[in-house]
Amino acid sequence: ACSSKYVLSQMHPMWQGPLAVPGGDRQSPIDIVVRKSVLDTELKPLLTKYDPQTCQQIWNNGYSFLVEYDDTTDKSTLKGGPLQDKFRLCQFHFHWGESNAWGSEHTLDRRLFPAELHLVHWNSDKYSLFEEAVMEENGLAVIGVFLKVGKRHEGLQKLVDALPAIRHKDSVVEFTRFDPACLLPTNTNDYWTYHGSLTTPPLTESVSWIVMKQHIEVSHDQLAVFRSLLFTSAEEEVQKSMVNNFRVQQPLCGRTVRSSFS
Ligand SMILES: NS(=O)(=O)c1ccc(C(=O)NCc2ccc(F)cc2F)cc1
Repeated sequence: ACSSKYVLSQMHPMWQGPLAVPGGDRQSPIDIVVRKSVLDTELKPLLTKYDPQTCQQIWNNGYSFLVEYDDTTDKSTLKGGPLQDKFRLCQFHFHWGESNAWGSEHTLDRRLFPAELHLVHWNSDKYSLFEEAVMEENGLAVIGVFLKVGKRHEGLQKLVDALPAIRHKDSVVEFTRFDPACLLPTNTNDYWTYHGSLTTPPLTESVSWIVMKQHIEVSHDQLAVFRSLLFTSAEEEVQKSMVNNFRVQQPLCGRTVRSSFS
């Protein structure tokens, strides 16, 4: 699929049919084959500086639910890691399955996790808007964090409690003073990084992926509330549960996945 000019993304309930993506030799998500990742001693620790005051709203976009941040200033940023520039946090969202057996987009040696968190940042040293950065090779940086089912995540509960208010597609509610750092694992020094793409349309190949080695734990009940969301809007007759909102894995096409640890 790497050689062909177009990569057909899979027929997915979310997108109702194949979608040709120009180029397509650095698509995401991928399986990370741990023993094939290459230690890069130049990789630095991640430096996140998130201001909870920049948190604005939470909404259901019909694919996932997003918590959006004010990205008109450099108040919430990501630096370091594999990155040369400063990146502004614009939103975070999740991908999950209909059961705890699957749901993550990336996998570690084919191991599936029940869900995956994506913290989305854009390069504010080089661009002035997300919409601009999303089209550029070095435009975005997304931190991926695996979720496992276990003890209740206290920090996540405020978000879980807001979900019933955004059950339907296109519903939005005010959501403030949420610190996304509470969703990061305690160890943010150990990660894998590779060049990839957005995992939903427009699938642009503009993402420096940073996938954390350490997962976070959430409770079974917290994850069940994710599954109570709907793909469909309030007007539609048939209500469809928002589950399995992940993309199938894409060919590595000779890319190297680097690790910050050995
Ligand atoms: N799952 S992921 O982390 O890879 C991902 C992150 C962000 C987006 C996104 O912002 N899409 C909407 C969107 C909005 C405007 C625009 F110009 C481009 C664009 F993709 C899609 C997927």
